[in-house]
Amino acid sequence: MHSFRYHQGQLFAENVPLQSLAEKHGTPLYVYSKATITGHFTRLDASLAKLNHLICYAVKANSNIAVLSTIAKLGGGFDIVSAGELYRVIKAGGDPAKCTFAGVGKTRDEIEYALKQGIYCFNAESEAELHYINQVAGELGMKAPVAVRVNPNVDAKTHAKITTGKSENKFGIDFDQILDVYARAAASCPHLVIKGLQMHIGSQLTNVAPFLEAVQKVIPLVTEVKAKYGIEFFSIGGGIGINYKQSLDSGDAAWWQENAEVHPLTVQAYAEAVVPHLEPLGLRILCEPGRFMVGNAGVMLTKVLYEKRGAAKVFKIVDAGMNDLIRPTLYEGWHQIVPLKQPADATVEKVDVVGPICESGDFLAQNREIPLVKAGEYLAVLSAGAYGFTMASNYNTRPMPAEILVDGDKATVVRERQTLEDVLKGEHLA
Ligand SMILES: Cc1ncc(COP(=O)(O)O)c(C=O)c1O
Ligand SMILES: N[C@@H](CCCC[NH3+])C(=O)O
Repeated sequence: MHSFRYHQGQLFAENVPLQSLAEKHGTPLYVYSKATITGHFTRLDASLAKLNHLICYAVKANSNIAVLSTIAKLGGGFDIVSAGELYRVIKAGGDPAKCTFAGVGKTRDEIEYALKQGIYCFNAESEAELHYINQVAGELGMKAPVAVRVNPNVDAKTHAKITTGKSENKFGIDFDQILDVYARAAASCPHLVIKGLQMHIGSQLTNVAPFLEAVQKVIPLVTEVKAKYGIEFFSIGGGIGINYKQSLDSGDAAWWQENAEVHPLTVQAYAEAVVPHLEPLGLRILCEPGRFMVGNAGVMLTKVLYEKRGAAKVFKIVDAGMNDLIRPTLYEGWHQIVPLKQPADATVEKVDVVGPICESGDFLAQNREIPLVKAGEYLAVLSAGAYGFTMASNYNTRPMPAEILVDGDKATVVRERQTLEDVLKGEHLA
């Protein structure tokens, strides 16, 4: 479900024309649709209905507190990777008791903070980390709930930089070592409560096969760990991919069902494949979707500043750079780019859409056919709701863009654009 569509020649987010937001708030600008986020959560929740389950939204995908609050109100939990993300969840009204804490390098401060806030579970990624969590909990006179992340050595068949479940990746503990790690933790870590087992094989998976392979491979392990240590949950991680090629709403919900090829991995197909294997476990099943929840729920708006017709290429120079959206240059991420005003003329031209940053890698699209747009006109970079703003930076001392949440007719600024004062805050002369 997407809530971005053309209506009477203009691109809308729900009932709000994006051109009006760009003119009023300036660009670059992130705009999110609350209805899309709600729709995605509800669909995933419904497709997992047969399981005792908890959706722990991966905060890293989009950590705006209005987005987190939307998910918290739907009953969602959160997968966090830092004290900062936990802090955001709490500010958003989320429940720490529904938070899992992932990541290979948790620090003492982070462990202490999460323990004191009463999170649901630490997902430990090494034996050394398990021992450290045990030590910190002991020093605080507390017990730490833990799960161990297994690295199942399954190829997620996604981009190398977002593959996490192969032995050569830094994540989790090798499949063959897991049982010994649980045994040693149970024997020598009195301040730990062994609560679960976790895995996550990668991001932007567009085929169900690797999910199924990983679940089938890990289930015997889960069964054994449950029998020995009485765990209560198994987290199957996140990774459900989205369709970057078809980011606009067709205007007809049934169309999405019928045109499965434009979204090869539907949440229904995902659930149909994995739920029958998970149900007999009799455990609470957690899943940690990030991109699925918010990816298609956001766009980044940008203005064309200049056009340059060079010997080799036509460049459309826009006011958003790789500091605002790094996915194209970091992962060869492909985002559909469309004008906010639908041109009457169907002519397209092959261009590079580039930003103002002093790097050759600063592009939003290369060799892309887009409609003719002139300086002063606006473009929308679609499916930018996940890993868009959260990966933005102040590189080239550029202020971070504003974020807006649209809900029906209402558009609310949920994060102000940074001023130059904001960017320099905390910096002093020697
Ligand atoms: C442990 C863990 N869980 C969940 C996610 C969310 O992934 P995605 O946004 O692909 O659903 C990630 C990121 O890949 C992750 O590392
Ligand atoms: N940042 C990545 C996804 C990484 C997932 C985090 N484990 C992206 O934009 O596709």
